[in-house]
Amino acid sequence: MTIRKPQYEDLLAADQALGLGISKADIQAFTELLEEVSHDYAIVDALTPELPEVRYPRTPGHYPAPAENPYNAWYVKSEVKGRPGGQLEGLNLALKDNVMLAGVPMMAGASSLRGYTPDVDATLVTRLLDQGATILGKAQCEYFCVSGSSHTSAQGPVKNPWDEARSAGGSSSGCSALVSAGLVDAAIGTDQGGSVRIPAAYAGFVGMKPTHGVVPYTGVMPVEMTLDHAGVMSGDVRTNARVLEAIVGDDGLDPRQRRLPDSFDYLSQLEAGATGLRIAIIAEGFGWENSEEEVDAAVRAGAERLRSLGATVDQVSLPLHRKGHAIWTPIAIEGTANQLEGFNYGSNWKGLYVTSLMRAQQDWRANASDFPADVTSVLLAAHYFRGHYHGQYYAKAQNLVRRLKAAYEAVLADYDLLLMPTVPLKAPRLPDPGCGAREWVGRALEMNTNTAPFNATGLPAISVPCGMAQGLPVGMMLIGRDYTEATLYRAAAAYEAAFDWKTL
Ligand SMILES: NC(=O)c1ccccc1
Repeated sequence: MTIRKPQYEDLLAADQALGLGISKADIQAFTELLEEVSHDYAIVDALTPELPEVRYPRTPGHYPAPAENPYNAWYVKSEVKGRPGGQLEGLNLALKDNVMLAGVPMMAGASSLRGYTPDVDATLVTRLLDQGATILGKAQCEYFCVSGSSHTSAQGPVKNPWDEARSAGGSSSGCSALVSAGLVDAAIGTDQGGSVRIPAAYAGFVGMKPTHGVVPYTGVMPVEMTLDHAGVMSGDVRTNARVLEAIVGDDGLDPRQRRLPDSFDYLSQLEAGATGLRIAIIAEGFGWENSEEEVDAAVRAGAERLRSLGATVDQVSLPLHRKGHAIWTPIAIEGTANQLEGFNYGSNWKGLYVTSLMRAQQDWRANASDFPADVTSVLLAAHYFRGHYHGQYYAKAQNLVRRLKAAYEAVLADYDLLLMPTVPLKAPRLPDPGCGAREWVGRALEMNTNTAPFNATGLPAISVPCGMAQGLPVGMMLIGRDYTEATLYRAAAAYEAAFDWKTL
């Protein structure tokens, strides 16, 4: 870029727009005064960008033809091999298409980003490659990550391998189909309201949303900083724990990371069994208006099986859980709009700003007429509520998150884990493209009442397949105190080792 200095006419227009009431003589004075500011901008413009180094060779890859793209799961395929001899050697991974892999296209499901190629690797990508993983490509993502289903990508719907007429869940939708079908060993998803755990429940695999900040979000396209989490999706618990262990820890760039533990060990407790674990079934996680009886029953049966393995299992009432999704809503709505209107990254924090993404997105409004109805609905809501209440509901909700987190932590003072259905329903049918806004938005947002509170509070949560209902998988969610991922994995591994959930 080169800086174009503001001229007299530019400042006249700015004066009009801002209503500053500047005299003509002063406009001329400001035109001269701003020469110095422009000079500083020009210096910044000429400096080499300060971006992390990209290691490990890769090619742009290719867009797979339908015949080599089962479930419409991939956006682009490009094999990137990591360092030989690491902890993840031999594992084939997919990245959700909002995780930056330099030199390989990324569109986050959005037509406004078609043709963009990032110039950095996310920190987590570098860590995966440092540990010897092979990255096979970028997997479809719901449009701007706004939906929990799999019908909103501008690249078309992603199909559930259990029944191709059904949703694979989202917004990590391509990762869901790839992991569910065993086409990759694991995938990196992101979760702002349930987007790692919902797919895990709809498509029958393990989905871990770790504690907020424990995985650096650096180099991942943000939605809302306080809700953004990167997580791991995999067919089995051990693979999940291995991959998470490789990507956690401070990278010195992500303000989401605070007071992290000094070290992480997710593997040594994997075979410790369930004996002695104290588990609280949260009554309010069941019996939502859209809860399916067989889903609630399968999850209660799962809790009973954990009891049979030696865990203490009690039912506990936590009334504020019923309001958790409502507390999440203004943060998600206004946060998503802030991200679009605030040039992806906003301001007021130190860390990595990927300016190439900002440039690619600068004309997002030109694509607003092809936004899917769920994105439109978020923008309408944000415009209305921010316009009338000037961010005060976002702010009040952020303050209420502390009360919500304290309520979960009060139960977690007496129990190691909370337990509830991940989602109230089994994978629903994908809506017709022409279904209309009501059906489209309903399918996109109907399922995250249990998952979203743990984005707002940041508590770690895992979805584990616990059984089947009418031929479809059911997910059981376990939640722990901050940084107790090892305990979540321990309980999940005990369940997985003792029961073959596909036959239950
Ligand atoms: N991005 C998300 O996690 C999400 C999940 C469900 C509904 C909306 C958003």
